[in-house]
Amino acid sequence: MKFDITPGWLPFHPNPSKPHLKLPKGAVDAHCHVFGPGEIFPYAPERKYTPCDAPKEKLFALRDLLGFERNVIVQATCHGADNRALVDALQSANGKARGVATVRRDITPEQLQELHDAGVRGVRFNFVKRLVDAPPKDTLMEIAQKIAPFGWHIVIYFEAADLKEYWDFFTSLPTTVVVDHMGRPDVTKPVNGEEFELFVKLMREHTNFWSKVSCPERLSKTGPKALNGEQHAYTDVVPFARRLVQEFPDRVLFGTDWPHPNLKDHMPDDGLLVDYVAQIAPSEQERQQLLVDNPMRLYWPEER
Ligand SMILES: O=C(O)/C=C(\CC(=O)C(=O)O)C(=O)O
Repeated sequence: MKFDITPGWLPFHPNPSKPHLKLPKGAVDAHCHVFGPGEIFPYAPERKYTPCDAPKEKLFALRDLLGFERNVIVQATCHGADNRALVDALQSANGKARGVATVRRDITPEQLQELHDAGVRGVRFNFVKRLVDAPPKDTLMEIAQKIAPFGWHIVIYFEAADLKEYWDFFTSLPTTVVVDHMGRPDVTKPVNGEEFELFVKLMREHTNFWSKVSCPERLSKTGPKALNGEQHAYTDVVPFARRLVQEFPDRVLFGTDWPHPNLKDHMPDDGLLVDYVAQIAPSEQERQQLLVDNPMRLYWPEER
């Protein structure tokens, strides 16, 4: 099937640079996606955007260029609860990828087992209104109860302004919970202001919560952008990520977010995005935890 890409869509960077930062051995890109190809794995009818195809081969080539050894591939809303592109990528990765799926409440234990065998280790609940009409909480709780026996975790994606509203629901989830992109703070507000303090409180009081310190390119307002060799990109986001890395060194993850869906004003050079990690995790010890020890504990515990 042919799909018309959303007007104004920015395709992923055509030739990212090799990072200056040498990643630790065994580094995991813990947040990235595969899209399509739409002709083989059609986009979901209920999607709110149609991306350009971003197939597994491109993702694996990028992994090797950037110096990662493994990927965690996260189901994005443009594929809805059809996890075929994700599963296909996992099955092609020689054990070097794990996945986070989207499932519906009627999923059976047998279907969950199939996803598990393919490498899925979590489900994603998305609450970002421009991306999805979030299912009711009782539906999500039913899914949470179904996946818990598999030892999976739940990835949640929401905007900072909505954390108060969802607090009770989030904190009642029965598994490890991983928050995408630091709960999307408004980085024009102070890092120790009311909004981000609430997120830090969530992490501090609920030790089953983890955070991805990813997506500066999405959160940044003043940059500079990860383009043209910039070694100090997205300095306005650094204090937020740095704070989480310092306060919760064993519960943070980083991912490239390739192929960066729905960016509006620029497409980062992924090599420079990797170099950004040196700003938020300046020591080797911090990078070892962020890029290797933490994701391995969550996604490949049998190898530790
Ligand atoms: O890639 C991301 O993590 C963020 C996205 C897309 C997404 O999550 C989805 O479609 O499910 C966004 O903010 O548009």
